[in-house]
Amino acid sequence: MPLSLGACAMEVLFGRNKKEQPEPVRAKVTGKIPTWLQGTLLRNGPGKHTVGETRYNHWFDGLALLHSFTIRDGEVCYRSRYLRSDTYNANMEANRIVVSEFGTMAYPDPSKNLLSKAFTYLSHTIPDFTDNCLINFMKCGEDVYVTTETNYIRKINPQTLETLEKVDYRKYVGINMATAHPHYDSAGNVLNIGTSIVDKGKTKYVIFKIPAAAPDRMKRKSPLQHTEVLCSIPSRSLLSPSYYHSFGVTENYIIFLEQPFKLDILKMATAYIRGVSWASCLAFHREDKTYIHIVNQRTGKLVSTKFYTDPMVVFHHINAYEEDGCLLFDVIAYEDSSLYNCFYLANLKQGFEGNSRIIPVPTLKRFAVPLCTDKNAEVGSNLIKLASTTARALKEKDDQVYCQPELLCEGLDLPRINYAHNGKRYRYVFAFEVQRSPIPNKILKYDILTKSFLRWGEQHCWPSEPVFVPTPDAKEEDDGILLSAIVSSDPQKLPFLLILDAKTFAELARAYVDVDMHLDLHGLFIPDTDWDPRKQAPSQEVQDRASSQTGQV
Ligand SMILES: CC1=C(/C=C/C(C)=C/C=C/C(C)=C/C=O)C(C)(C)CCC1
Ligand SMILES: [Fe+2]
Repeated sequence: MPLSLGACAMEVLFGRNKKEQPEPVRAKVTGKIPTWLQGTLLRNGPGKHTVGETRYNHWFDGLALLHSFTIRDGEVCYRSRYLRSDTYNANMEANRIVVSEFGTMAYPDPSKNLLSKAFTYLSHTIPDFTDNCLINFMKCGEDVYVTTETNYIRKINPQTLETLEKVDYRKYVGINMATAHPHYDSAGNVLNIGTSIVDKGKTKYVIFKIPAAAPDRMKRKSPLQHTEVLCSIPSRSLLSPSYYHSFGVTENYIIFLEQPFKLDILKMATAYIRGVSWASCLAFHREDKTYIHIVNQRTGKLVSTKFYTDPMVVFHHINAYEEDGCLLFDVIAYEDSSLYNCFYLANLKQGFEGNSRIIPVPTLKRFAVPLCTDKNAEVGSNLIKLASTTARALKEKDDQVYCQPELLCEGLDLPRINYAHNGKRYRYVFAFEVQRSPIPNKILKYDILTKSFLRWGEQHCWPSEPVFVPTPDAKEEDDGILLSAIVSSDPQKLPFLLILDAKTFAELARAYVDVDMHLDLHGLFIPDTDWDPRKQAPSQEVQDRASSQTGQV
């Protein structure tokens, strides 16, 4: 049966396995790339959803395909490589999916009966999660890692995209999962948060810091060995910690939302035997609240006031900052967790065929939290006296404060900002426009001050999350350019790197590449000034060869 147009677009964009392009390909540039723009845009996302005869259920399950655009002297070179994770290698060797992902539970040995499967499983109280790091990147000193939401990250060579060592966070900090969205302070130290689910029933969220460089770097120690725990926040429920995808930071504080979208640990412990996915162990509890935890970065202490708001599901924090004794933070909020359902490949297919389960429309919400609460303030009074926002924080009894957000706008996700403004006052959000219809979507710039938008879009074009790169002499927040990888649902149209002026949204250049490019999730721009190519780590293969020659392990 011939595929309908919608089903064809779905296959091209989300379903079809993509071919990697490890040898650099020169792009055809139209327009003019600013000469100051020198560096590499790295992007990550799922590129392969079938292995042999087996197919993943969810788009977030796909095997990580890294791609990069190296921009030098007005020219662009493209390459892509599948992450050679242990997961990838095991799947390829078996020619089927043998490692479980978010939406797909896999069985390494299908010939085993249920009882022996149960035995195999029970011998591991906590399952060994996947190292298919398909979501984002993390810069840790000079090292670049790819990230997902389990306890594993993988080091990569950012120039060749080769896969280097597998790092288990558990060696350095007691967590079983961590976000794929770390933050960086002005010194380049990494801040992240993870969940510990095995510490004798003391389920907790752990905020940790990885220094930009190990003090004993000369001894070739990884900065990870100097990971410090900044604060541990006990989970409200020992058996169902919240799921979270990112968090917020200001200059002095960290914002963590304990939302009523929760992972059921007991369900997880029996998921393998029951033949269900990790995703089925996540549930949204609409009767619950969202708790707002504020941690002082200097002391590692939690602000004692109990802030909360209505139930919501936040994947991406945009930014946060302090203003006149208050902390303001902006998030992209959904009414429930249905976004994750939209990304089941079967649902994506339906969506493209026009029987769309309605795409949930996100809202940009600004919250304001008072950093010192007046104990004598009247119950019911608003503790926020800022002229800049209508967000309220209403005093309740027992040191509780109910936070009511200001609704800034609707219909955007995959937000990026000028990271020089992270944790500080800011005005612009660059994002992917989320429309109910018509698909495909646009890139936009939202001006929080004037509440106005600029948009870029073109027929059949699917942009990726726009990454902001400041001009070297930037004076204003939006002095810079935006980079987005554009994939077309029209197989006749080549994919390209789009370069926009971030101030005006004028198109500066495109770099077309005749390759099989995939839709991705997140990216990182590394300016050439940030690295010394001679210092890049050799590939795992080279390291293995060297250690087998010297007999070291
Ligand atoms: C494998 C695995 C997980 C993976 C989650 C993933 C891969 C989430 C991806 C989210 C994205 C891409 C969101 C975008 O907004 C969980 C649930 C942590 C539980 C433990 C096992
Ligand atoms: Fe994300």
